[in-house]
Amino acid sequence: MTNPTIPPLSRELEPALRAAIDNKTKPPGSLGRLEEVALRLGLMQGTLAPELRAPASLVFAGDHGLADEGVSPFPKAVTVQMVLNFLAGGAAINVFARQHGLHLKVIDAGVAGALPEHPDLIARKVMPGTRNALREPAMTPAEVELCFAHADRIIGDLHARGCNAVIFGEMGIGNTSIASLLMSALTGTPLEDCTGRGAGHDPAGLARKIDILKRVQARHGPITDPRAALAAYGGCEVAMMAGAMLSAASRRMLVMNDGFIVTSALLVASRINPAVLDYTIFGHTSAEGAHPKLVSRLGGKPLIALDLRLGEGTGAALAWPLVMSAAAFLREMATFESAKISNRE
Ligand SMILES: Cc1cc2ncn([C@H]3O[C@H](COP(=O)(O)O)[C@@H](O)[C@H]3O)c2cc1C
Ligand SMILES: O=C(O)c1cccnc1
Repeated sequence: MTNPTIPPLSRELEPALRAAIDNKTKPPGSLGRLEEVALRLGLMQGTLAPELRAPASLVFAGDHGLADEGVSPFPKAVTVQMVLNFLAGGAAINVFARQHGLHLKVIDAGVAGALPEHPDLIARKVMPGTRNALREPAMTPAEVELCFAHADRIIGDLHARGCNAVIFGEMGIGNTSIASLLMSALTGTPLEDCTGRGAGHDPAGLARKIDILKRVQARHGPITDPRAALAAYGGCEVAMMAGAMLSAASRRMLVMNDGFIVTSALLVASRINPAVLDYTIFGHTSAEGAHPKLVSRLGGKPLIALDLRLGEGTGAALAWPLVMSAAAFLREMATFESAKISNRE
């Protein structure tokens, strides 16, 4: 499985869905953007009564050889330390996942360090951190394909257990740099416009980061193929997310998009099969400068914008209740007829 077929949205249901939304006891259009979300859920699931079942919050974790160049203000060791924090239930995403009834799983896609066995850890380490993209390709094509294969099995297992919605998140020191490189290569946007403060660079740190990324870009030359971009820059967590998005969409599962890094994986996935975007809802835009640009490039409309710049899937998790509300109003609200309310003349 490297290029799954994604079924088209059930467009034949669109008139009936629009009528169902308009017949609810409210002025037409008065639930605003929630109506768009409800329509999309109905088209995705092919039903007038969409349901969100066993939603999973997945945090894909991986390390980056490029982090050794100082592209992040934090040391690489933080990735493994944060994975332990996720497993102990102490990170921001744990709090929001608990609050919203999301089943959180952490995927070791390529963390540079040993991790203990844990019921919430899915151990699929492809390599203990990618190679340093400034010196050599971060991954081999075979390693990229292995990420896709693991992703398909992870999503297949979730689907078999009744899950139809995936909230995407990630952890990996240095991965805003990978997202910037992917965005620049695949959209043709100058690197400066794709690069931000990440986990908190000051202006001098940001300038250094841009300088290093320019050297990485020069080292690899122009790349337009999405898999080639993953092999050049990495990383395992980004490749696994891209594969998981394609696998989820192929099973008509909702892809809940998060911040800059998750969106870079979505960009890769959409270059492999643009239909993945039909199954995507954009949770938020982050304060990483390039994120809103990338979201609008993908035609996305974020549900919320709270100036988060964390990742982990936190923005997607915070937007999640809005998606649940959209499904719930479509399923549960009375119609003008059932509630015996006079409609417009
Ligand atoms: C303690 C801590 C927790 C995090 N949780 C997510 N990130 C976020 O920051 C990292 C990307 O930023 P950069 O490219 O600048 O390293 C990713 O791990 C992302 O998930 C974190 C970062 C830190 C330091
Ligand atoms: O937009 C994000 O997801 C993001 C931004 C900065 C650092 N980590 C994640």
